Amino acid sequence: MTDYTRQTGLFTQLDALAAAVGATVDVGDGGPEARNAAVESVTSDSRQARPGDLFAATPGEKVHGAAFAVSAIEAGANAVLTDAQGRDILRRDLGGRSVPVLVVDDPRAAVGKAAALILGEPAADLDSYAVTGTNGKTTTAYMVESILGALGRKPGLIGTVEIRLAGMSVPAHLTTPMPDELQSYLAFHRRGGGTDVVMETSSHALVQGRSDPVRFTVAGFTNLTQDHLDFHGTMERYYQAKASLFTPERARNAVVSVDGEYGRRLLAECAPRLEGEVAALAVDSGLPDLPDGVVGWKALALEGSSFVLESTDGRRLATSTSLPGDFNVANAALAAVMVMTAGYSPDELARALPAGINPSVPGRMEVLNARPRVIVDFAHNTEALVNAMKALRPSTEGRLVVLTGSAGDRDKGKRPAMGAAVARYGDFVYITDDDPHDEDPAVIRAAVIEGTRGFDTPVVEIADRSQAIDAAIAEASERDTILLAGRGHETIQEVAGVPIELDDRVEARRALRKRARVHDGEEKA
Ligand SMILES: CC(=O)N[C@H]1[C@@H](OP(=O)(O)OP(=O)(O)OC[C@H]2O[C@@H](n3ccc(=O)[nH]c3=O)[C@H](O)[C@@H]2O)O[C@H](CO)[C@@H](O)[C@@H]1O[C@H](C)C(=O)N[C@@H](C)C(=O)N[C@H](CCC(=O)O)C(=O)O
Ligand SMILES: Nc1ncnc2c1ncn2[C@@H]1O[C@H](COP(=O)(O)OP(=O)(O)OP(=O)(O)O)[C@@H](O)[C@H]1O
Repeated sequence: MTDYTRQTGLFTQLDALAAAVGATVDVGDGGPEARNAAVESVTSDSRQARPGDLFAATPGEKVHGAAFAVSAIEAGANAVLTDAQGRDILRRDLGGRSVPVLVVDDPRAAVGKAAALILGEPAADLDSYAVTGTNGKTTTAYMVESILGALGRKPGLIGTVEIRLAGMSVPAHLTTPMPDELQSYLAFHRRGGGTDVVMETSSHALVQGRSDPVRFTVAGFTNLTQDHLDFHGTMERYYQAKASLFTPERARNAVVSVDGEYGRRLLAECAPRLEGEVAALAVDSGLPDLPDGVVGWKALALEGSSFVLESTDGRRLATSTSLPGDFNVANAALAAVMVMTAGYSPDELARALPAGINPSVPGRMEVLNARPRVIVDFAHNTEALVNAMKALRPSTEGRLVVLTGSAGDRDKGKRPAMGAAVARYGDFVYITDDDPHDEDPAVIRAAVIEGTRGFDTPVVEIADRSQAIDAAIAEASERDTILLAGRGHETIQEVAGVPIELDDRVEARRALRKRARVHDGEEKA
């Protein structure tokens, strides 16, 4: 089987590699010949180490990767990249054995650089698109990929749901892979004839420099609302993480959605510092005063999900998307402007997309049944929930039934706000479990339910998600819409460290079959 995560490059001399990543080489008790050691790939996970590897020992949240260096070396790694603390751990653990150690201040930042050098800078041969923001990354990335495919390119996709490159697709573990894996994916894609890569860059990844040293052809910003404060601490730090994509080292060109405050701030801050084209995109709002040289794009929504994009420099594109919701017009507009900012003309896009921008995005407003309408969506923060419910309200004949929970060990502050949102915009609410991780799920549900107080909307608590889906579908009328929110494409629920198979789409289909049997039975009786 091809190992996508472990592509190998040419052997690279350690001395040259150290110079390129700004490391000093410590050979311990080894002689000068130790500097001639060579490496052909990089891994930051000792469990994946192989002969010829450079093991990147980075400090983690719980443990320093250097604690695993000995097992990486036993598996064949012949050099280690780490910081001074890691070097000390390694020298202690290694006893008399001598292994060359490349020492840098920030080994996390050096991992991607080292892997890119060894693999021959794969990103340099690809056009690369990065999407960041709180909501809409996955959907927009699929849309960019589908536009590029329609234009005859061979794009790859790296994101929350899957990694799809040069003819293969594997489920993703992280939204943005670790740097050694990312460089390997890029090398694999280039070897397979790929021309472009579209990826989601999470705020965690940006803080950790996972995509470095890729300098994206176009970086796109969707929006910023509260999420991930467990990791970032404050909204300001969360914003700064996102904004760091829009710097000359990380992006040549940029498209910034300016419907929100953070987008307008980002536009003002990044316009003077980026070398290429910077575009501002307004969908729900007017364009702000544009900094010098910035191209403004306005999306004008037409009937259904058709829209027209017009730029301040005279470009115009009329297109559409079949994905429901105003926010998907915003995502499609961003995707189209990103591709045009890379150099494609509106005419090329119009010819390539006769039916509009219609990728199928797993677990994103995915319609499973028509009557009652059952929709699975990944909305797991307040903003996304509100948008999903607003998108479904106009086409809902009966009640809008919403089922949600909130994940454990993540931003706890958002739970009551999520509860208030579903009680305000829904007609009937089921509160159930999401991924509790190591938290007590009853405490999480209570925090969400707390937010629903003060509204007249009926709220039913059913801990077991599969039973809650069953109840929502069994009790709905044909005219109702049932929004199963929060887990989207996910197939594993983590409860106290135990992974349990749970896919909302599978549960909903099972509940729909059961409902059909009951209805058949009633008709025959
Ligand atoms: C906060 C964060 O980014 N954590 C990631 C990070 O963990 P860490 O730095 O604490 O690593 P650690 O577990 O302490 O281990 C330290 C080092 O030892 C190595 N190690 C560890 C064990 C071993 O046996 N051998 C070994 O070599 C590890 O590979 C690592 O390099 O490195 C680990 C190894 O690659 C990741 O699994 C882990 O992601 C965890 C699972 C995670 O949940 N990350 C989330 C928060 C995340 O990154 N999410 C964003 C998207 C968020 C969103 O938009 O929804 C993402 O991009 O996916
Ligand atoms: N532009 C948008 N604005 C607000 N909400 C959106 C937008 N696009 C999608 N959503 C909502 O957010 C949910 C997640 O969408 P998507 O997966 O595209 O975003 P994401 O940024 O990749 O999310 P995550 O970071 O959690 O993986 C969707 O299911 C939908 O409810």
